[in-house]
Amino acid sequence: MDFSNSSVESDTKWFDAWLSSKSIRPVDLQWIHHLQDHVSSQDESVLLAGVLVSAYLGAGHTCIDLTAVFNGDLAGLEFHPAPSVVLSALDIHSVGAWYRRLSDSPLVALFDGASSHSASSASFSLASSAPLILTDAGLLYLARYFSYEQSVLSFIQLQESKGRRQVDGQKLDSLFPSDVQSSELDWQKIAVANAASMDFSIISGGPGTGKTTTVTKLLALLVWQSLDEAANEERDHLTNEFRESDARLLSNALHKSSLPRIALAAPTGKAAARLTESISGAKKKLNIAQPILDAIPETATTLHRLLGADYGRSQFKHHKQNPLHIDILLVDEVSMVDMPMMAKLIEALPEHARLVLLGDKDQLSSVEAGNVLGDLTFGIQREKVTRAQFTGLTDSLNAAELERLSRQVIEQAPAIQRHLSLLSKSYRFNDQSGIGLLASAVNQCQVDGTLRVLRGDYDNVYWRSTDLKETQLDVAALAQGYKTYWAQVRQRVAPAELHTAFNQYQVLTAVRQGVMGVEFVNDALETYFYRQGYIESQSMWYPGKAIIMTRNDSNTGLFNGDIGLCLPDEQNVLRVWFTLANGEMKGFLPSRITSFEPVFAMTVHKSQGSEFERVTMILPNNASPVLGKELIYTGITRAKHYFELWANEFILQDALKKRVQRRSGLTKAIWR
Ligand SMILES: Nc1ncnc2c1ncn2[C@@H]1O[C@H](COP(=O)(O)OP(=O)(O)OP(=O)(O)O)[C@@H](O)[C@H]1O
Repeated sequence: MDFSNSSVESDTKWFDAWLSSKSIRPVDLQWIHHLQDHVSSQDESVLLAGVLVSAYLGAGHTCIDLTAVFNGDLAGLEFHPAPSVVLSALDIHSVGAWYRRLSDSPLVALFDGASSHSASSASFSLASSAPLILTDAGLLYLARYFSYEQSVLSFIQLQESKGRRQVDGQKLDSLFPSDVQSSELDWQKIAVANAASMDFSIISGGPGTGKTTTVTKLLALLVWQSLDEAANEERDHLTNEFRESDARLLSNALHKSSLPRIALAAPTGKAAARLTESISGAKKKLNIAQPILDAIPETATTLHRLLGADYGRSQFKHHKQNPLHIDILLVDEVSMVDMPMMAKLIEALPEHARLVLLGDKDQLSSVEAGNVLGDLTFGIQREKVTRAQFTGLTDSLNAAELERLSRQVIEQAPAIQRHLSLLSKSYRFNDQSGIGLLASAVNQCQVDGTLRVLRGDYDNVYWRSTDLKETQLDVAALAQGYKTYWAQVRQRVAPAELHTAFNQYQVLTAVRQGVMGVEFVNDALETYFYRQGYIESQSMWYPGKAIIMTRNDSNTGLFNGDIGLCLPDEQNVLRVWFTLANGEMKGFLPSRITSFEPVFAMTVHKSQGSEFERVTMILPNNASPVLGKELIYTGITRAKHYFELWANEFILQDALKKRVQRRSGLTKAIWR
């Protein structure tokens, strides 16, 4: 090969250069080499494509787009020499030529999207055993990931082809007692009306926009409708105004009827615990008959546990042949759900079941490959409804609401739009809240707006502008936020109380390495706490030690992301205490805890699904490919009452201009 036009020495293989610059991992090269040996294929352009697919998968993309790669649009990844330079040296001078070489390879199977789509089934299976799949749109996948994506797509297409279910407008009205004269639309009510009429719906919204409140009312409506149907067997008519006298009747119906079996789930233990807490909080605020409330579960579980993870096997207990025994599944924090998990979840869903997805579409994507929530909500119209959606809502909304809603109607939109609701009014942050304004400016990539809020006189936002040359971390300032926590440790409060104290404050970092990276910051904080006398012993485990699990562990039942705090139990034996997904507290002997790291500071990625009263977020003083507006937005929205940013202005500006977009074929297929 001749790299005379590239920056690499002519005797250097492109993959050596990519390996040494860490653009690819050894594993990216190994698997495709292995496959090539297997079929004795020597086409280097196929090798290159396979390496890229694997490397992009490692960075969260489910596929590569041949045209984009060929044209140098590398989605934030860097390769020297550029893939197009290598291809040129291989005598490939057009995307078409590369496509043909791939099509001819025994390692690649072709997929013709137009002839293969069908809305009759919610799952997809591959006909070929080739490890790579090339679509007619020029997207190249690892076969397994292609299969996951197609399963999700088939499910969506099936849902789009379904009709609407009846919604009881009077019951809806009593869940949302609104002022008919008001000129404002209640988008939470519209979201409930819409979701109740569909088997599949997504409700997206930023922090405090009432997602939990809304789905709790949705569940109440669905339960109430079911109970009513059952109660109708007992008497001809049940008034929609629910009275105490109806309770006896309904409780009879309860025994007779098949109440909807509802499951609540979230991707991590932490997010499940928060859902448990917020659903029970939202239920308490609902003024509705007890039998209805009783039928709404309060305990959420993790997706892994719901699907029946068996750590010895790669398959979950629940799948297409053994679906979940549920009628309604609510999944929170869906931005964290990756493509394989979504495909497996959909596969395990019984055909008749409803699926309601909740999340903030603007947050960081899942750690593993895919951006399912982002893809599904890609073209969502803020506070608009489609003509078809509007027509479907006419039974559930009153005349005044329909009149107001008719002003928001858009004529045409892809079918997926009918399944989406977007909540944008925050009930946590008002128009004057620095955190709310900052999150909104960052989310819209407004550099000036962001700086204006940061420089403004807001009592819940503070910016510590750092110098690019700064190499010292002000640990003492960072550690201030942990004073109350250490006071509680010293008082030996109950583990649940200590967890509450820990949730008061969290240091977030954008990166892992370097002075502003999570490893260094944790080390520095621990050393500082030791010197200050907060840490009383030199042993590895001490009262107050805070850790985060880095893997799911079948022995303890703990999940990646679970936070454990160390305290002696009543027998003075040191234990690590975790809040389980059902809200209970459990203490483990330290020897049982494996795969963990300290968590006085955590990365923004790990903080997804958690909220803290006060947050300090530290950005590195050098550019990093992980820095983008989604990361900064996610960090800000972890703070409920106070947010402090330690960042250099140029680094911040640069990050705000960057959108980390993950490649997949889902967006195009759904929003075509
Ligand atoms: N329509 C409303 N009117 C008044 N308060 C509301 C309304 N909707 C929600 N709230 C209140 O706003 C707060 C946040 O609501 P909720 O927890 O439902 O939002 P969320 O979007 O689920 O929040 P999070 O970002 O924490 O997941 C709660 O205290 C809730 O009672």
